[in-house]
Amino acid sequence: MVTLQLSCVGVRYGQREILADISTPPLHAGEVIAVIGPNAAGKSTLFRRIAGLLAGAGEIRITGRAGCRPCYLPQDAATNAVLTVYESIVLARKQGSSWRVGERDLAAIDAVLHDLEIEHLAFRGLGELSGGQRQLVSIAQTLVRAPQILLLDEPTSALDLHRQFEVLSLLKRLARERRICVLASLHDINQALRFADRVMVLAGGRLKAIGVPREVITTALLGEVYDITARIEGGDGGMPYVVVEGSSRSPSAA
Ligand SMILES: Nc1ncnc2c1ncn2[C@@H]1O[C@H](COP(=O)(O)OP(=O)(O)OP(=O)(O)O)[C@@H](O)[C@H]1O
Repeated sequence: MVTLQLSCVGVRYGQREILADISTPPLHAGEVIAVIGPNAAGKSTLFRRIAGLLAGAGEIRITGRAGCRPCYLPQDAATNAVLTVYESIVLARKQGSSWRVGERDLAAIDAVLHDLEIEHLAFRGLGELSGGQRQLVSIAQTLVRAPQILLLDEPTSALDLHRQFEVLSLLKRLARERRICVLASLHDINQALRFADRVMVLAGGRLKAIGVPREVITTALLGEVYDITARIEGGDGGMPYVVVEGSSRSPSAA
């Protein structure tokens, strides 16, 4: 079983320290880990560091499967407007392997189109898709590669409410069934409460907390990290959710 563990991970851009001292317990296959934190906290930088696109201090230890490399979906995935959706998913599937497309590849492509409910887009050009449709195709391109460790940078930012729910439910199911370790950065704290097994909170390039969402996401943490006053409802046996009451600096301003 694959595990990912970070020890004292840091990143600098020139003289500027962006991330420092990020250490985690082992993050396991089958888990969904939400990475939350304010704008510019360092979430994308952390993903790029884990994906091997940035160098820096510390160690990123992946154990359990030889040659396992994280599969990374950037926040603004570029699209090649010349390709159709189907072609782009074939290319993603074959990335780094032989050019021959076999039965298993075709079955995997069909399954991902079905899972994400985008079969009807298969022969549309990438350039003629809406922002949300493009995001679904980007997720398809990532999932079709059968990753063991999946790094998704704001995978639901362009999706409508229905699709957000569907995609996060799908990711949770696939994490369990295919033993994938999924890290997803999210700005919606309620999504983190609902879907994540664990949550990592980044602020100012430091790890503020990591643990079970309903233990980590507290009124005090939301005040400290986001400068908001908020209460958490529905905890007793139900699904907890955050209600924002105002800014900590001006509590009356809703
Ligand atoms: N290529 C770069 N060169 C210099 N600084 C950078 C570079 N990329 C990011 N940064 C800086 O690193 C910091 C963290 O950025 P990052 O994109 O990791 O934050 P984030 O938590 O993902 O933010 P957001 O929620 O707004 O997407 C920011 O201050 C940003 O300006």
